[in-house]
Amino acid sequence: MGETSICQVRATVMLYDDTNKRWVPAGSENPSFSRVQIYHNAAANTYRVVGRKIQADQQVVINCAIIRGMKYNQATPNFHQWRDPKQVWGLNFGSKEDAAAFAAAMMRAIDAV
Ligand SMILES: CCOC(=O)[C@@H]1C[C@@H](CC)[C@@H]2C=C[C@H]3CCN(C(=O)[C@@H]4CC[C@H]5C=C[C@]6(CCCN6C(=O)[C@H](Cc6ccccc6Cl)NC(C)=O)C(=O)N54)[C@@H]3C(=O)N12
Repeated sequence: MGETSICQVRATVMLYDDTNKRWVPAGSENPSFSRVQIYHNAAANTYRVVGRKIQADQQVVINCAIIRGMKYNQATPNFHQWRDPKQVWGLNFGSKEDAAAFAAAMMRAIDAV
């Protein structure tokens, strides 16, 4: 039993550059959409966020565990963010509907781990 995807949205994955106090696109200089999914590993009861560039190379731009007690901040209707031990992630969603779907799945995952 591998991992199942519990949601799939389009978003630009961003990282906060604390030195320069600005958001930078994950994985490359120019912002571009990724397919962002939340995977559930039922056997281990773990969840993670995985994002791959939609353009040709399918580069993985985020692979981040969802940990107990994590705070998910819906800063605006289509920009949400959270901290992991090393950095701050931001998702700039393609639509408010995608943002709402991702937030619902994320909050279920946080409650379940
Ligand atoms: C419209 C013009 O938007 C912009 O030009 C840029 C580019 C836009 C697209 C990529 C993006 C979109 C939307 C806005 C929305 C606001 N915002 C910011 O960055 C705000 C403003 C001030 C700045 C300061 C800090 C910073 C950065 C790092 C984390 N953090 C916190 O506050 C955290 C949050 C948090 C809270 C709870 C739990 C987890 C976390 Cl993570 N708090 C703590 C306690 O950790 C933050 O989010 N900040 C975005 C923004 O400007 N931009």
